Parts: sequence; structure tokens; C-alpha cells
Amino acid sequence: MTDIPILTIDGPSGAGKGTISRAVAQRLGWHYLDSGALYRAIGVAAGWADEDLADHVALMRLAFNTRIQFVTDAGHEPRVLVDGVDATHELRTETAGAAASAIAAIPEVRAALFEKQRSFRQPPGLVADGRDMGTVVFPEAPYKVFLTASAEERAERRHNQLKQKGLEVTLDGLLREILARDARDAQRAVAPLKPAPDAVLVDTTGVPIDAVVERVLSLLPESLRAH
Ligand SMILES: Nc1ncnc2c1ncn2[C@@H]1O[C@H](COP(=O)(O)OP(=O)(O)O)[C@@H](O)[C@H]1O
Ligand SMILES: Nc1ccn([C@@H]2O[C@H](COP(=O)(O)OP(=O)(O)O)[C@@H](O)[C@H]2O)c(=O)n1
Repeated sequence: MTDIPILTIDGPSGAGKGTISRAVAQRLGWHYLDSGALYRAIGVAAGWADEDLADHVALMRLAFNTRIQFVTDAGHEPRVLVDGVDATHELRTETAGAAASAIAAIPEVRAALFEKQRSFRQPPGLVADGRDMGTVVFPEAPYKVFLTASAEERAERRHNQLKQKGLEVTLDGLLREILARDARDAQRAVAPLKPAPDAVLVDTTGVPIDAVVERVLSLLPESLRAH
């Protein structure tokens, strides 16, 4: 197991983690872990079950027992099933992001998701995207990136993304929500959002997606890139 390479990509909301991780994983032929989707799924499942956010034991149980499946059918957008229900669209809303951020601050929930995340480490390699991939879940990863962009650009990207999905939100409101979520993620006691000491900082403000993908790939040895 220990020789399976891992690339971690952490960073704030809208930095492009998912976009870049998916593209890099595809180029390398590696697996992809969208750890944020796990937290979003538990946040949404907690809403469905009307759980009390103060009841950490109930939320831990929920995090252990909720079945989260990533379905990738050729030619279709990837889907996420939560206990068998297609929650793909619900998971991408800012409401789900805020719910994820709230339950993600609970240590019992993070502990319950730890092994689930570790189990994504499968040959030939893994690209893992989140907040604490390089610091807590895969500290041994040999390749680590901390992806950033200005808050204004991240809000604008998210605005365009949600508009394309037919969701109506204002740019100002999104910027406020993103800043509040980043602050909560960075200030929480467990696994706060911060670069691992050995992560390479990549600022994507004004940098096109293709160029970011190449920059991240350039951090890996040629032997791994020759897929
Ligand atoms: N370098 C970039 N330049 C412009 N748009 C980008 C860039 N990276 C990502 N995006 C766009 O920004 C939006 C948010 O990206 P996403 O990968 O979901 O971010 P994150 O996973 O960090 O929240 C998407 O619509 C994506 O296409
Ligand atoms: N490894 C992770 C991934 C996400 N999260 C939490 O889950 C929320 C949603 O994560 P995400 O990666 O789907 O969010 P975006 O960056 O796509 O906006 C974040 O705001 C974090 O609070 C976390 O705590 N740890």
C-alpha cells in the first residue's frame, strides 16, 4: 500500500480544486477523492433526518452509516448517491456547502470519515481534494498542492457555475457566504484549512484551467506523468 502515489489538492472554496483534481486524475489515470462531497452528503443527510447539530454522537453515527456512492457512467456527469438517492444537484448548492462546513467542524464526524477517505488510496494512484488532505488524512503524500485564488475571483467562478446549473444567486451574497465559510474552515480547532508545510502554493487568479493543470502535473516526476 505504501508505494501507491498520492497527490493532495487542498484550498478554499472555488479555488478550482475539483476541476483541477479531476483533470489531473484523468491525465494520470489515477483515482479521485472528492472529500468535500462526503461532508456535503453528511450535511444533507443530517438535514433530511432533521438531526440536531449539537448531538455529536448522532451525527457521528450518521457519518458512519450513510452510504455515499460516486457513480461515473461513461459520457455522463458523475453522480453522487446518498443512501441510494441521487443528491448530485442538492450537494452542489451553497446551502449544502454551509451545512457541510458546520458538520465538518465536529471532531466525531471527521473521525468517522477518516477511514472512508483513506480507503480511496488504490493503485495506480490517488488525487485527493479537500481541506485537510495534505495535513491530516494523507500527511505522508509525496505531492501536495495548496490551490488559491482571490476571493472575488472565486465568488465570480462559483456564480457562473451555479448560474449554468440554473441556480439563481447574487454575486454579493455568494462572496459573503464564501468568506464566511472560509473563515469557519480556517478557524476551527480540528483539521483547519491551511497549507501543509510541504505543500506547493499555486495561485490560480487569472490563470486559465489548462495552465493550472500543467503546473500541477509539472510537480510530479516524469515517470508518473508518462501514462
Ligand atoms: N483557473 C481557473 N480559471 C477559471 N475558472 C476556473 C478555474 N479553475 C476552476 N474554475 C471554475 O471555477 C468553478 C469552481 O471550481 P471548482 O473546481 O468547483 O472549485 P473548488 O472545488 O475549489 O470549490 C468551476 O465552474 C470551474 O470551472
Ligand atoms: N477535506 C475536507 C473537505 C471539505 N470539508 C468541508 O466541507 C465543505 C465543503 O467542501 P467542498 O470541497 O465540497 O467545497 P468547495 O471548495 O467545492 O466549495 C468545506 O467548506 C469544509 O467545511 C472539510 O472540512 N474537509
